[in-house]
Amino acid sequence: MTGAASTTAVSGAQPEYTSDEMMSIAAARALENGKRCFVGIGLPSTAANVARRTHAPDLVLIYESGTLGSKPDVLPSSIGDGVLAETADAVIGVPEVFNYWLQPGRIDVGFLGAAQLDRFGNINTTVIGDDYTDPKVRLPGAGGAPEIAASCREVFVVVRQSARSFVDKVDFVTSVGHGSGKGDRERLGLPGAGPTLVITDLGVLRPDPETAELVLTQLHPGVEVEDVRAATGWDLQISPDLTRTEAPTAAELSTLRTLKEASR
Ligand SMILES: CC(=O)SCCNC(=O)CCNC(=O)[C@H](O)C(C)(C)COP(=O)(O)OP(=O)(O)OC[C@H]1O[C@@H](n2cnc3c(N)ncnc32)[C@H](O)[C@@H]1OP(=O)(O)O
Ligand SMILES: O=C(O)/C=C/CC(=O)O
Repeated sequence: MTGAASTTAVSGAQPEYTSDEMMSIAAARALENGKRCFVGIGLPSTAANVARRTHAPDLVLIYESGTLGSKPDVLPSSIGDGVLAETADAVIGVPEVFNYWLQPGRIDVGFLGAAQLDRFGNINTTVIGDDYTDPKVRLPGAGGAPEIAASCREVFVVVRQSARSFVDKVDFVTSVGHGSGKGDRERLGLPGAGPTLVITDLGVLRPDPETAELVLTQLHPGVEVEDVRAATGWDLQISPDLTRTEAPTAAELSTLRTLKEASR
């Protein structure tokens, strides 16, 4: 799949799907039933809602606006979307989300998006460019993501992979991943394990246990190692145990497409 793009159609014996759909479904599969997931808006929210409607009906979706156990039938347009409160088991105050649930380690997985990501899983969602006051692109900002990245027991990141997004050095560290390498989180006093999984439209990366540097561990169907290297701004390490992602099933695709259609 040379030059893979988010709209690339992938075909074979299974139904046709795009690389964006593969990414959302691979991200959904990573979420275990029964876990508590702090859901970021955008790609993470899509994946979390697919997970809840497929293999993980008891996945507890927590959004920053204070909704615990939301079961939206459409993809929420923001953390303030009424559907999150209307379908929640409980609605609590934002300080309670952060001070009671997040910071003491009561949330299993924080699920975040990114505009830029580096080899240690540090995330930029603030600015592109060297000058904060005069950036090339001003991004949505931090929101609660730095706290989520600090304190969830682990963090999953879902992001489209390209030389623009997978950079050697992020222009701004919005949310700390593994800092400058193994041991940095402990040094900084960050309680959670940090990014343990990065899911992209090309494959899946995990931190090396010795160095915390992201290593390619899984390739999506039709993607080759060289495609992933070309979409990475550092010398990407490849796992010796590289595996292939299973293509989306018809049921997974139908769930994803139905949700997206309902959210238009
Ligand atoms: C709990 C919480 O959710 S806290 C909220 C904190 N905020 C986040 O977590 C946001 C995370 N998501 C991001 O950062 C995403 O990259 C977003 C929102 C900036 C953009 O994502 P998408 O809407 O999927 O759009 P897309 O990736 O196509 O980018 C849209 C535009 O953003 C800009 N942009 C995004 N990433 C980059 C980048 N790495 N470099 C330069 N420009 C960029 C570009 O202008 C781009 O338009 P273009 O492709 O025509 O150049
Ligand atoms: O402010 C935040 O932390 C998150 C904002 C995302 C949203 O508005 O949906």
